[in-house]
Amino acid sequence: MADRGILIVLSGPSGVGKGTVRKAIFEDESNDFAYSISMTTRAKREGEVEGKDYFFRSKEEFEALIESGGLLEYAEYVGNYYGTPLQYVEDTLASGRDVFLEIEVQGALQVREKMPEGIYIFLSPPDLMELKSRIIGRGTDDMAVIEKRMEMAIAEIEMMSLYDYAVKNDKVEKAVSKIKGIIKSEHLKVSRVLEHYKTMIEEM
Ligand SMILES: Nc1ncnc2c1ncn2[C@@H]1O[C@H](COP(=O)(O)OP(=O)(O)OP(=O)(O)O)[C@@H](O)[C@H]1O
Ligand SMILES: Nc1nc2c(ncn2[C@@H]2O[C@H](COP(=O)(O)O)[C@@H](O)[C@H]2O)c(=O)[nH]1
Repeated sequence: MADRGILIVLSGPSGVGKGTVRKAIFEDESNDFAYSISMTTRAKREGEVEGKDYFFRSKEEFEALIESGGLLEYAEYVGNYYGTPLQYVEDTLASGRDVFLEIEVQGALQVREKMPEGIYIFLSPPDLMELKSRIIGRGTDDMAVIEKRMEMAIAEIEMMSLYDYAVKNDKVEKAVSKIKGIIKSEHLKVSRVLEHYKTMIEEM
């Protein structure tokens, strides 16, 4: 049997750059981890592709999946549902491949309860003014929503202690290289390497 893969969860406040950093990580094809495509009820944006960016579903379909236990976690975020399909994560980890989730904070904390052996990385802003200017610069929110996101960001930063690692996203390339380093060193942790031998011994 293959060793189980490691679950990697990248999370942090809105606008900190989670999506930007995740895309940069996956541009490097030498990474062998799998990206878990989320499900959402939000409308598809221009250029987004079903099954690549998200699985776009109706509210009814999403709620049916919640009921049937088909999601590892889910959250309501700015009026829409977002969630992680459970089966893909389970199957991929069981096949020995690492799985990468990029999700907001409520969802990350749900996953931590269910899979504490994962790696939980909090992407943090250089400072709060820079976070605000990134959200403003993105041009997707009005001022009331921006203020709400900043309030949430402060509450989320206070939850950072529930994560294993904090990576400051000052420069994208620096954040990407720190995250890759974390994943590499997690693979070398004695507790994880021991699991490998325990499995082997059990199979003897
Ligand atoms: N290191 C960085 N330096 C400067 N700008 C950045 C950096 N990282 C991301 N940005 C910019 O900040 C804005 C927000 O980034 P992004 O959409 O990736 O954040 P997010 O955390 O995924 O947000 P949300 O959770 O709301 O989807 C974008 O305009 C992006 O180009
Ligand atoms: N809890 C979850 N959050 C998720 C998931 N997939 C994405 N997200 C987060 O939602 C927001 C908004 O995303 P956007 O694509 O509409 O900009 C962002 O913070 C994502 O990280 C998920 O499966 N579960």
